[in-house]
Amino acid sequence: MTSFSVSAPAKINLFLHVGAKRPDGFHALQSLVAFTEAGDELSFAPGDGVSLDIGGPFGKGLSAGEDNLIVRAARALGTSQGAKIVLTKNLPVASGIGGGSADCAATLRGLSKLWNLGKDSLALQKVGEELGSDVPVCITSRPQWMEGRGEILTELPSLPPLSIVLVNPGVGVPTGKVFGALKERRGVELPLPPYFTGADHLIGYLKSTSNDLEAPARMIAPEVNAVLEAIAGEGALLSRMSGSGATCFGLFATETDAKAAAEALKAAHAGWWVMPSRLLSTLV
Ligand SMILES: C[C@](O)(CO)[C@H](O)COP(=O)(O)OP(=O)(O)OC[C@H]1O[C@@H](n2ccc(N)nc2=O)[C@H](O)[C@@H]1O
Ligand SMILES: Nc1ncnc2c1ncn2[C@@H]1O[C@H](COP(=O)(O)OP(=O)(O)OP(=O)(O)O)[C@@H](O)[C@H]1O
Repeated sequence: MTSFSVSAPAKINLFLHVGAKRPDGFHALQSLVAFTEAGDELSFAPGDGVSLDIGGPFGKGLSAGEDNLIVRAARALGTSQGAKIVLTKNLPVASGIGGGSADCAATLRGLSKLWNLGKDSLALQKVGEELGSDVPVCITSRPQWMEGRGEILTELPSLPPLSIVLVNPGVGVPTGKVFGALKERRGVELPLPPYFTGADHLIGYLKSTSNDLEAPARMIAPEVNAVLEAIAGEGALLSRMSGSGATCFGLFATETDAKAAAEALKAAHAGWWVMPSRLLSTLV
C-alpha cells in the first residue's frame, strides 16, 4: 500500500454540562459534539518501526516521542507492524478543540487501514477510551451526543448547516486544571436532543444550555473573556467556549458572514488564531 491521508477534524463541544466526579476521578458529562472542516492532517505509509514527523503551523515544540498521542495510539493497537506517519499540525495544542484526541483517533483509523486490522468504529472507540476521554467521539467525527466521561456515544442525525469561526488567544489551558477549578455545574439530566429542523432551532436549543467549564477557564485564562466578547461583537448567532478552552467559537448562518467576522477579528487581534470553517455533518 502506498501513502494515504486521513483528516483529524477539530472537535467542538456545542455545549458541555458537567455532573458529579466519578470514583475513577473523571466527571460525568453531557455534550453535543460536532466537528469542523478545519483540522489536522495525517499521512500514513508502510515503514520499519513506527516513526512520526511533525510539521505545520503548530508543530513546533510538540514532541514526536512516545508521549505523543499518535505514537500512543499506534502502540495501543498492539501489533509489531511499522508505519511512517506525518502530522501536519494546523490546530493549536491543548486548546479545547481536541487536537491531540483527533490525531489519536485519526491514527487508529489510519493504522487500522494500513495494517489491515479490520477494526470497525466501535472496536476503535474501545481502544481509544484508554487514551483520552475525547478520543472515542473523534473516531467517526460525526455529530454525537456524548455522555459518561466521553465513552457513551449516540450518533445524531445531520445537524443543520452552520458556519463557524474558531478563535484562540494563544494561551494553553490544561484540561485537568480547569475541571479542578469547577464550582458550579448544570448536571447530566438532559434527555437526548430533538431532531433539529433548522439553524434557528439548533441555536435556540443551544442557548438553553452552557459550557460549565467556561467559568473556571475564564478564571485561569482571563483572555477567554475578551475572545467571547469579540466574537459576540461580530454578530455571531452564538458565542461559546469549546471543551476546557481556551478556544472559543462563534456560529454564523453563512460562510460569507463567518469569513467577514474572521477577517475583522484577525485585523483587530494580531496575536490571536482565527479560523473560519464549517460544521461537518457527514463522515470524513
Ligand atoms: C473537556 C472535554 O474536552 C470535553 O469534550 C473532555 O472531557 C476532555 O477530554 P481529554 O482532553 O481527552 O481529557 P483526558 O486526557 O481524558 O483527561 C484530562 C483530565 O481532565 C479531567 N477530566 C477529563 C474528562 C472528564 N470527563 N472528567 C474529568 O475530570 C481529569 O482530571 C483528567 O485527568
Ligand atoms: N498529537 C498531539 N497533538 C496535540 N497535543 C498532543 C499530541 N500528542 C500529545 N499531546 C498532548 O496532549 C495534551 C492535550 O492536547 P489536546 O490538543 O488534545 O487538548 P485539548 O484541545 O485541550 O483537548 P480537549 O478538547 O479534549 O480538552 C497537550 O498537553 C499535548 O502536549
